[in-house]
Parts: sequence; structure tokens; C-alpha cells
Amino acid sequence: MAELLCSPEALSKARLEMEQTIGKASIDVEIAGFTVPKGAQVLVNVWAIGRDESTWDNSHSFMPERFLRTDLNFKGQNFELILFGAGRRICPGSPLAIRMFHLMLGSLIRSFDWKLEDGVRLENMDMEEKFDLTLQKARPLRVVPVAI
Ligand code: HEM
Repeated sequence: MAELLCSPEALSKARLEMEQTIGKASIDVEIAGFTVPKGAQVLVNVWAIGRDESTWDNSHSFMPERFLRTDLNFKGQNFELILFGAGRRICPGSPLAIRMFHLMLGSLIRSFDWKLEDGVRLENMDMEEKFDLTLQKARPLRVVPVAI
């Protein structure tokens, strides 16, 4: 950002390129009986795809082991599992994200035991979600790391 701010010409070229390329329909199109008007921004509801009962057993349950029993991959060929999108605009950061995610979560699990704050029990732990462009916890998780 610092270099871009020092180069207004490069900054305005980058802005123009983003305006021209970020996902907007360039003409009216009809998809599965729905008209997507020119200029519309189309968002795929990946949350709903990930909880589709016709694809996933116990689709609303956290069962990470389900992915050990499947041949589906997240590289955009299996539309049941498109956490990184698919096609030409698939997330170019997925190789980094996958490595960092495993490293971070693995380190947190391996380095500490975790306990809930005083007065909080598993049964009343705050799991409320907040919908936005991405799904977040409504309130940040507060837990205490305990040295192993
Ligand atoms: C768990 C982490 C991540 C998830 C779940 C994720 C997911 C996504 C999704 C769903 C898209 C839209 C794909 C589409 O339009 O079809 C996207 C686009 C993109 N992601 Fe990621 N992403 C992650 C991490 C990253 C990282 C670490 C980077 C960069 C270092 C990155 C860079 C991008 C870029 C530049 C695009 C736009 C691609 C384009 O429009 O051509 N992402 N990502």
C-alpha cells in the first residue's frame, strides 16, 4: 500500500482494473429460469451448499471426520464443496490458506489445553453466528490456553 500511495498512476490503474474485473454480469443472462440483470453482483450461498441435506449426513452437525470418508476435493471440481469457489475465479490463495490453516489449528491444539472462561460451560457456550459476506461468530470466542 505504501508504494501504491507513492505512485498515484499505478494506484489508479489498479483501481480501474479491479472495477473492470470484479464479478459483475456484463450482459443480462438467464440461468435456470432466473434472469441475472446486467451489472448484478452474484454471490453463491456456500453456507447453504455446505448444509444441503441431500449431500451431507447430519448436515448441520460439526463432523470433520466426514471429510476423511469422501473423495470430494475443494479444488472446484465438486460443487458440493466449493469453499474456495470454482472455475476461472477460484481463490488463488487456497494453497497458502490450506497450509496456514493446518499449521495454525494444529499448533493451537498441540501446544495447549483449552478451558472455558469462569462460569461458562459447554452447554451454555455462546455459539451464535453472525451472517455477513462470510460467517462469523456473533461474539468472539473467549477461552483460556493452559500450558501442557
Ligand atoms: C480459508 C481461507 C480462504 C477462503 C475460504 C477463501 C475463499 C475464497 C472464495 C470463495 C473466493 C471467490 C471465488 C469465486 O469467485 O469463485 C476467493 C477469491 C479470492 N481469494 Fe480467497 N479464500 C481464502 C484465503 C485466501 C488467501 C490466503 C488469499 C491470498 C493470499 C486469497 C486471495 C483471493 C483472491 C485474490 C481472490 C479473487 C480471485 C478472483 O476473483 O479472480 N484468498 N477466495
